[in-house]
Parts: sequence; C-alpha cells; structure tokens
Amino acid sequence: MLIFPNAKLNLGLYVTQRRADGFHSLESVFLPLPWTDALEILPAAPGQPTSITLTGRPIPGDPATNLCVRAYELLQADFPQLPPAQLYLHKIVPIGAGLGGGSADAAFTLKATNELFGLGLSTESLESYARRLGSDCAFFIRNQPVLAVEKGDVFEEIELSLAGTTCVVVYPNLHISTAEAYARITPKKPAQPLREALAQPMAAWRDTISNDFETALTPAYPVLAEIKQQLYAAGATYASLSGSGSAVYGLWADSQPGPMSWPAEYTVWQGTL
Ligand SMILES: C[C@@](CO)(OP(=O)(O)O)[C@H](O)COP(=O)(O)OP(=O)(O)OC[C@H]1O[C@@H](n2ccc(N)nc2=O)[C@H](O)[C@@H]1O
Ligand SMILES: Nc1ncnc2c1ncn2[C@@H]1O[C@H](COP(=O)(O)OP(=O)(O)O)[C@@H](O)[C@H]1O
Repeated sequence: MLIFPNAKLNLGLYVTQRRADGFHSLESVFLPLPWTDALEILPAAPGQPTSITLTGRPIPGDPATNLCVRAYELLQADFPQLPPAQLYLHKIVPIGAGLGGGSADAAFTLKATNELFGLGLSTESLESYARRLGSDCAFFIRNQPVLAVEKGDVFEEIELSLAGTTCVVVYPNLHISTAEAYARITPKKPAQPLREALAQPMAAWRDTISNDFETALTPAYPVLAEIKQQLYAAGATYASLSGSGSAVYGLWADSQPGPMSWPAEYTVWQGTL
C-alpha cells in the first residue's frame, strides 16, 4: 500500500503550563499542509524480518528506530498475526522543522497497517496508539484543522476555512530540537484565546496571533525574523514560525506572493491549503 504522509502547520501556539509529567500544555491550531513524504508498506518476503529502506532526505538515527518501524511494531505487539513488513520511506519533508513530518509518517503507518491487514481499529483507537509515539502524532489520524490542547494530543473542533489560501513554507536548513525549544519557554496564558483571535479576518492575525517558540527562539536564531520579514515584504497576509521551528510560513489570503529570493541551502515549498 502506497501512502503520502503530509506535514502540518501550527497557526498560533501558546505554551500555557508546565505539567507534572515534565511535558507542557499548549493551545495551537494544527492545519494539514499538503507537502508529503511517500511511504509504502508491504508484507516482507518469506523469512525476512521487518525492515525499512530509506531514500531522499537523510534521517538521523538508526533506521530500526524510525518512527514508521516503531509504529508498525507497536501494533504488532497487540496483533501477533501481523507478519514482518517491508517499509519504503522516501523522505521529502524537512526534519526537526516544526512540520511534524516524523509524526505524520508514524500516524500514516498506523492507518495503513490497520487498513492493509484489516485490523478493524476505530479512529479513537488509532489516536491512542499515535499518542504513545509522540505528542503531535494523534493529529495526523483525522488530519483535519483542529484546536489542539493539553500536550497537543487532545482536539477541539474549530471553524476555519483556509481552503484555497496560498502558502509558502521556508526551511532555512537549521535543525532545532523540540526539547531545546520547550526548555527556552516560560509558560503563560495568551492575552486573547486563540479561538477568538482566529474568528477575525486574516489581516488582523499579524497583531493578535503569535507563536511562543518564535518569541523565545528568535534572539538565538535571528534568521527566523529575516525570513518572516521577507514573507511580509512579498505581501503575505500572515506569517509565523511553525511549531518549534525552524520552518517559517506565509499565508496569502486573497493575493499571490511577490518576488522572493532565498539562499541555495534553504528548502522552499509553495502551494495551496
Ligand atoms: C512543538 C510541537 C507543536 O506542535 O511541534 P513540533 O515543533 O515538534 O513539530 C509539538 O508540541 C511537539 O510534539 P512532538 O514532536 O510529537 O514531541 P514529543 O516527541 O512528544 O516530545 C519531544 C520533547 O518535547 C517536549 N514536549 C513535547 C510536547 C509537549 N506538549 N510538551 C513538551 O514539553 C518534551 O521535552 C519532549 O521530550
Ligand atoms: N520517519 C521519520 N521522519 C522524520 N524524523 C524521524 C522519522 N523517524 C524518526 N525520526 C526522528 O524524529 C525527529 C524529528 O521528527 P519531526 O517530526 O521531523 O520533527 P518536527 O516535528 O520538529 O518537525 C528526528 O530526531 C528524527 O531523527
């Protein structure tokens, strides 16, 4: 089975509280971004163990601990009838970019395994497996715009119509660890609830919606402010860091991006939400 795990964007992100388990509570809107990897899952050849073949963007770490393999093995522990699998992942989405690419691969592995082998797992059950693999992994099970709270793994419905919006995502080839980013934050409640700010036209968001990671990381990584500035200079209606970075995106509500120029080592995606 061939699937295309997509990235996500965070629209507003407030780290509201440090939790007793060491994690943080947050308030953020998660949006699916149609920038994808390609992943194939097949039963392994007879006598072969579960393995993964990786192509495209290099993924740090031992392939045996790749989130796709961990997701498959998580289901195998509860469904011993699952045979060893051969996974092929062509990695396109930048890693450690605040785009949730690894979490998407894991969640899509769960969904595809459920379908391919007829496990009969419900959406809720797939979400519980996903939560065990990473805080933002559960979002990719339903993969629709939501207001995420708690650890970013509990979702509330939100009315948001961004279909047709032009989006540019700029990744400056800078890996920021999520744990390091959280360590730089002093949690606090937002001045205005995100749901309320999002109800206003996009042109107002520049003054009302922010990402706590952007505020905390920009002094150490001024390149983030430079990218945002160029997106606004090209006419973006709204621009922000996604998640804990380092990808910065711009949205054009009802116009098209003007000319932009980026260093050769950057990766830039442009498309429609
Ligand atoms: C910041 C966010 C915002 O959407 O996205 P990314 O920038 O990673 O895409 C997420 O909260 C990232 O979720 P995810 O990448 O799944 O994090 P996890 O693997 O669960 O945790 C990595 C580390 O981040 C910290 N962490 C993560 C989630 C959370 N709610 N509180 C935390 O403090 C912990 O230090 C944890 O050890
Ligand atoms: N399939 C995968 N794709 C991307 N990263 C993976 C994958 N499997 C494991 N990882 C590990 O997950 C971490 C980053 O995950 P990713 O979801 O891309 O980050 P972020 O949510 O910050 O964009 C990296 O340390 C990487 O080594």
